[in-house]
Amino acid sequence: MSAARRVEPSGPPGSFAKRVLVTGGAGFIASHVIVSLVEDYPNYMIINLDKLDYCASLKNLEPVSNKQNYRITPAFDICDSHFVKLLFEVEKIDIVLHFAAQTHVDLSFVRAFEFTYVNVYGTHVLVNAAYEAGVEKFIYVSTDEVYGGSLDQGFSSGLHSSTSQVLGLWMCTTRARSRFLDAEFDESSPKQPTNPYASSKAAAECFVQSYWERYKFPVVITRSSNVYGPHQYPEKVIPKFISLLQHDRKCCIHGSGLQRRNFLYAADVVEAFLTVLTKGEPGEIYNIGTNCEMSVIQLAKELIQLYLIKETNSESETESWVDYVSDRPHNDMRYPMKSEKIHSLGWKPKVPWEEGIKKTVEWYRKNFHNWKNVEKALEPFPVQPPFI
Ligand SMILES: Cc1cn([C@H]2C[C@H](O)[C@@H](COP(=O)(O)OP(=O)(O)O[C@H]3O[C@H](CO)[C@@H](O)[C@H](O)[C@H]3O)O2)c(=O)[nH]c1=O
Repeated sequence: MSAARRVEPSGPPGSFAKRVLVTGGAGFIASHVIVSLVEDYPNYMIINLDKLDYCASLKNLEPVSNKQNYRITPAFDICDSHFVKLLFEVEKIDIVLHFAAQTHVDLSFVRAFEFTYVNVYGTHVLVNAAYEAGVEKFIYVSTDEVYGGSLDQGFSSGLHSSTSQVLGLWMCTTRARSRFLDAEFDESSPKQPTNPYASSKAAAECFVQSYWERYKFPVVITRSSNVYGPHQYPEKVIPKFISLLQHDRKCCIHGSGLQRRNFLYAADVVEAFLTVLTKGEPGEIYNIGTNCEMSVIQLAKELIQLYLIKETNSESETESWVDYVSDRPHNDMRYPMKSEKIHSLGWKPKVPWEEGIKKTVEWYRKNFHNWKNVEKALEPFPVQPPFI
């Protein structure tokens, strides 16, 4: 075995109450979770496994990089089954938080097989190694996108009236009816993913869930709304629009801009993961949602008018900062979700949109260059690979 593949144990054995493996820890959400875990749980050893892909940044981890209870195993891949097995043997992991994934929906349309490989095969490798090592809790970070989009008023009002009538009849007789009328998805709603990214996350969920069904291996699955805040690679809509405007460029809106998303601030989702870590029940799925819902066009207008230098109330001037570009092959309208299950564990989002978006805008003013060749992320769909 080459020196690069050697795995050294972190800290003297038995000196930490728990040993937690976080995958994808140099990425957006996981880096916030790691900083919180390292600072708030000094008796836990936090081990970060990250292949340092284009959207990762070690700057996200600077606050904890020299702490005794943190270490990173960089440039290793969850798809490397030999390495993953060895890591579990050497590190004696108690808990896994599995974030590592290809996450960008736009990119999934052009690199679909890579998404299947990393998100499905990589997750299978990891959950199997965790099971064989007798890990006490395996948390799989999934997404509300597994439900597929709900079709709502915004969608039907955009259609020609005769099309709407036909659609109305169809709704009365098919399963689509529940997609229109039962507004919110709960954890038992069927999975109906519509893009390669969402399909890969849904498939990976099936593998993870099967370890609970087959062996009662204690897995927990989370499905969260769109998360925003510092550290997010600017390919996603909020940091992309902020960064475009900061560079005096227009917000590029995919299609009509009527699609709506629920936005959850990073600090809130960290609290949700800590709640699931300490109180989540084995075999359960938890939605992590928020009421903060807005259309993409509303988002663009708000960013243009309220938070950036383009202080204007004039509708036409605001419109001049928006560019309508080609849409994805499919763009889900919205993901309305019930989150009562995680509320019953004591979690609710706390950070108001106004506060979260202000902090986010400030962060990108100073940190836009945290990633290599980041300007590439600002191009409209279709994304031209490679990003790096
Ligand atoms: C990047 C970009 C996006 N959009 C639109 C497309 C969507 O309707 C909406 C949100 O796009 P995105 O920011 O890429 O996020 P979305 O497709 O909802 O997926 C995100 O949210 C999911 C949770 O819902 C996560 O699981 C995914 O990893 C994450 O990428 O904004 C634009 O109009 N212009 C853009 O440049």
